[in-house]
Amino acid sequence: MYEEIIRLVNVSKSFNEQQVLQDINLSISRNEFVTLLGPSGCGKTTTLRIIGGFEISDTGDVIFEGKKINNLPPYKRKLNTVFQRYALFTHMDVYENIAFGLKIKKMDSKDIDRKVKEVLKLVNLSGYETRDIDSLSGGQQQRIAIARALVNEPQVLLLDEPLGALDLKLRKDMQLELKKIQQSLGITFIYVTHDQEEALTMSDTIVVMNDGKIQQIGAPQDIYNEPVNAFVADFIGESNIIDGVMVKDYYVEFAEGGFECVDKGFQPNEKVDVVIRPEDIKLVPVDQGMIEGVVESVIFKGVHYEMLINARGLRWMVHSTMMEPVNTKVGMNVIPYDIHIMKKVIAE
Ligand SMILES: Nc1ncnc2c1ncn2[C@@H]1O[C@H](COP(=O)(O)OP(=O)(O)OP(=O)(O)O)[C@@H](O)[C@H]1O
Repeated sequence: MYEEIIRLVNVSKSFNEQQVLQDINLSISRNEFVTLLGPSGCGKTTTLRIIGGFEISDTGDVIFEGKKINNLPPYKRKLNTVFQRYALFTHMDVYENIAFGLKIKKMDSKDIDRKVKEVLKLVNLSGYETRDIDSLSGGQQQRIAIARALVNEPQVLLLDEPLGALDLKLRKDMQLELKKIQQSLGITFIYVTHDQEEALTMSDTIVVMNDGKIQQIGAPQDIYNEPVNAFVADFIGESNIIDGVMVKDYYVEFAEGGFECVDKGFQPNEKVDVVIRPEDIKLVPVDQGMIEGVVESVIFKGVHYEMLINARGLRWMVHSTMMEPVNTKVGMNVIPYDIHIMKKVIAE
């Protein structure tokens, strides 16, 4: 059942007269895994820091369980933060690092013992209690940082690029582990990343940001399949983005041709962005294609080949399990459903 835990209402923030967040509105529910996703500098960390209380917004409100907490200091908020540079205490061993917060709260030592063991098990590091922090790998240190946050049983965990320093393989393993932990504990995760694949893998909801503004909020499938504008389409996965004109409902012109599509509701002859995913372009014999082109380059990507096709003055990216050699003439087909029409984003 949907139960809201955090809400941001019209949150804006500037640093030195540079506006970094503009009118952010966001509702986060209990047990949700929400990811703030966007390019470097778009305001993800600032949003997280405002939720955590490390930064105060210029205007707007932060609501936690129905109450305004704009000026509540971080330590009084029912949340914990895991940063990319996980500041563990290197002069303490694993046990002491995790127990630190509980000791400050003057918890009974038996309870501390039980809780430390529980979270170590959760992050798959049982038996590591007496290890020095320096003797652990980057991935293990990150798991200790997460254990240290979880031991306080926060209702919400804020994670700022927590896997950023790890290599790709470890990152993938940790993504699955984190998701498992979040599901088993049933707490709310607010996660910051600029890695779209990471966001698609882990999240219940993705908040795509650009230039201090929210572009789209939705489930991973919705964001991928139904991006609201060319920025989101391009940022989430690769896309061919082509200038087009929506002549009338269900009919668009681009790349010197007219094509049927499934979109409607634009002005007659409105200029639009036409977005076509590389995996939605089918390569066929030249005489059977809607558009004819020549293969310019081919890269093997593991599951598919990535080809650049030169056609009608444009360079098209195509993903296909079949490889066509460089300089081959090919036909390209796209079904109307895979031609996505987006309103042009007008720069302010
Ligand atoms: N304390 C600060 N003082 C001045 N400018 C700041 C401060 N914190 C952030 N900024 C600026 O605000 C903008 C947004 O920064 P923020 O860290 O929120 O972006 P981000 O999306 O998290 O980026 P990244 O992925 O690179 O961490 C940037 O231009 C940054 O330089």
